[in-house]
Amino acid sequence: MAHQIQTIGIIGSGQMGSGIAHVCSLAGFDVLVNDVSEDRIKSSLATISGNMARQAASEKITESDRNAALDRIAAAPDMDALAGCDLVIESATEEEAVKREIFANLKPIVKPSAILASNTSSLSITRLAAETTSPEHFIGIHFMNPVPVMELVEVIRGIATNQATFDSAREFVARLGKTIVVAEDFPGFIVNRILLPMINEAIYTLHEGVGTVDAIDTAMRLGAHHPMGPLQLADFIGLDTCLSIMQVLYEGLADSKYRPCPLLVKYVEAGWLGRKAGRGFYDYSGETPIPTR
Ligand SMILES: CC(=O)CC(=O)SCCNC(=O)CCNC(=O)[C@H](O)C(C)(C)COP(=O)(O)OP(=O)(O)OC[C@H]1O[C@@H](n2cnc3c(N)ncnc32)[C@H](O)[C@@H]1OP(=O)(O)O
Ligand SMILES: NC(=O)C1=CN([C@@H]2O[C@H](COP(=O)(O)OP(=O)(O)OC[C@H]3O[C@@H](n4cnc5c(N)ncnc54)[C@H](OP(=O)(O)O)[C@@H]3O)[C@@H](O)[C@H]2O)C=CC1
Repeated sequence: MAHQIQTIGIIGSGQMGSGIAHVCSLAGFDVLVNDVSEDRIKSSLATISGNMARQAASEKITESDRNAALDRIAAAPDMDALAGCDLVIESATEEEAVKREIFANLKPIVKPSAILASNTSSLSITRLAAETTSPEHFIGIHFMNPVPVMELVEVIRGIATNQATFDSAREFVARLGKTIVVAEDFPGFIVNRILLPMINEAIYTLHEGVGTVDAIDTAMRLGAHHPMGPLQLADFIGLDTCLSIMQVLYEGLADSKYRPCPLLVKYVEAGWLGRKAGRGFYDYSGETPIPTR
C-alpha cells in the first residue's frame, strides 16, 4: 500500500530545492526547507515568492493560491525539524560524500515509515540508499530545471526500493501534475546520459576553437530548435553540476567518450560556475549576458 504523504522536507535550498518546494506547496503539501546556511533558506523563500508572483501576474495561479502556498512553506534550519516528514527530498550539491553525510545524519531523525528521496542528477540510488536504515523506502525522484516549468520527473528505483515506495513516488509526482518516466539506476539515468555528453561536446567545440560561445549557442538554438544553446544551458544548470555528472558518467560507465572537457574543469576550478556565480560561458554582471569567449 502506498504511503500517505502530506509533509515534505527538502534538504538543500539552491535552485532545485527552491523549485521543488515551490511546486510541492502549490500542490497542497506542507513543506519544510533545510540548508546548511540560514541565509540560503531565506533567499530560497524570497525566490519562491518572486517566482510565484510572476506566475500570478501571468494568471497561471491566483494571488490567493500564492498566499496559501507560501503559508505552507516553513524554514527548517535544524534538521531535527524534519522528524515528522512523510517524504524527505535531498537536493544538495551533486557530490556523493555530501549526500551520504546528509542521509547518515537523517537516519536517527526521520520516522521509520518516511520515504527518503534524492534529486541527484547522476549518482547511484542504490549506493545512497545503503546509507539509510530502510533502503526499501529510498528512491530517486529527479526533477528538471526550472522545476515549476518542466513537465518531466524521472523516478529511479534502487535495488532495494519496494513497490509501496515506488507507488507513493508515482502518486506524489502525479499530484504535482508532472509526467513520470521510469529510469534504471545507471549513471545519469536517461535525461543526463543523453543531455550532458551533448553539453560536454559543445564545450569541446569551444575549446578546440570550432566556434565562439555565441556561434555554438546560436547554431543549436536556430539549427536544432533547442530552447537554449548548450553553453547557455550549461550555465543555467551550473558548471559544477555539469562537471560532477560528467565525472559520474566517465567513472561509472568506464568509457573515454565521457571524459569531461578540460575547459569545463578549468571553469569550475576558477569558480566560474555559470549563472549562479555571475560568470560561466557568459558574464551575467550586466543587463544582458555577454559571452566570455
Ligand atoms: C541537470 C539535470 O539533472 C536535469 C535538467 O534539469 S537538465 C535542464 C532541463 N531544462 C532545460 O533544458 C531548459 C531549457 N530551456 C527552456 O525550456 C526555456 O528556455 C525556459 C523554460 C527555461 C525559459 O523559457 P523562455 O521562454 O526562454 O523564458 P521565459 O519567457 O522567461 O519563461 C517562460 C515561462 O516560464 C516561466 N518561468 C521560467 N522560470 C521559472 C521559474 N523558475 N519559476 C516559475 N516560472 C518560471 C516564466 O515566468 C514564463 O512564464 P509565462 O509564459 O507565463 O510568461
Ligand atoms: N541544476 C540543475 O539543473 C539540476 C540539478 N539537479 C540536482 O539537484 C541537486 C541540487 O542542485 P542545484 O539546486 O542546482 O545546486 P545549488 O548549488 O543551486 O544548490 C545546492 C544547495 O545545497 C546546499 N548544501 C550543500 N551541502 C549541504 C548540506 N550538507 N546540507 C544541506 N544543504 C547543503 C548548498 O549550500 P552551499 O551553497 O552553502 O554549499 C546549496 O544551497 C544536485 O544533486 C543536482 O545534481 C537535478 C536536476 C537539475
